[in-house]
Amino acid sequence: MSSSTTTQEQAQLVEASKRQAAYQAVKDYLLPEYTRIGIGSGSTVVYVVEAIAALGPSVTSKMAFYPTGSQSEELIEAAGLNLQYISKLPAGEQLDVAFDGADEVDEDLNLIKGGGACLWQEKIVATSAKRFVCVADFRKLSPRLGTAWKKGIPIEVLPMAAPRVLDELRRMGALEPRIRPGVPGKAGAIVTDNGLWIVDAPFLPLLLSKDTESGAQNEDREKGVWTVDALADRLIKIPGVAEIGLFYGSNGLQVASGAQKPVAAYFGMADGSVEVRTPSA
Ligand SMILES: O=C(CO)[C@H](O)[C@H](O)COP(=O)(O)O
Repeated sequence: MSSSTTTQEQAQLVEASKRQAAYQAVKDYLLPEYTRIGIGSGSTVVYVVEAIAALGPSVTSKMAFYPTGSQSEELIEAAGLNLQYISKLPAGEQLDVAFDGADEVDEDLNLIKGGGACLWQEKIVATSAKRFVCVADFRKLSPRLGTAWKKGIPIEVLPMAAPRVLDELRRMGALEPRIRPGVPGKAGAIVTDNGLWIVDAPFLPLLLSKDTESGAQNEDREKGVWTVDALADRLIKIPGVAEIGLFYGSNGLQVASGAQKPVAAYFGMADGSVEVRTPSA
């Protein structure tokens, strides 16, 4: 078998696993009585929208779909679903459910997101939902954030503050943080849907909070060794940082908490099965 065939087969396997996970997540979490649905960004969400559209207008015509950026806005419209905006969601009300992908998911369901530069709106939509459901393929599952996704934690920053943010990230032990370049053929930084830039900040694999709870003393921030929660709490306070691509914190039904972690993460596996992870008690 040639290496190009192998690469093509691997790509097909990944796409099939995303699709499997998306259809299962929609089957389990899109109840017909729901009326407000959040739609995330990325290549996996394409299959989420496909699965929703396949339910037909008898189910979907009573629903409104809230995008996390220009890509998902286009997806919703192209599928003939009703587009609505989170800015129009009345104060005190919530989405019934939101579906989104992830770049990496650890065993506590902390996420790295923002590989597609949509993290700020993604976090607003996820935390506006009673139930946030993550959909991914088998490559995204890892014991600790930073193990599989080596590109770093995406951080959305005000352009004029980017050099200061990079300085601070280096002080915190980030390994060669950098401003994400634009698409090939376009000079300069990538510009988000919010007119901001993305800094990618690689850190050593992050510790789970239970590591320190159980007495492990291996957190060493100057060397870039952090727990997820401590790093996230520190990153969001850097002046010029608008939002970070760590989704972390408490688990469970999100009704009042605005939690960032999913109530369930669906992984399409290489053998064709779907693995569902839910928060441990
Ligand atoms: O956070 C995101 C975009 O900002 C995406 O959810 C993440 O990058 C996963 O994308 P894909 O489904 O293409 O692997």
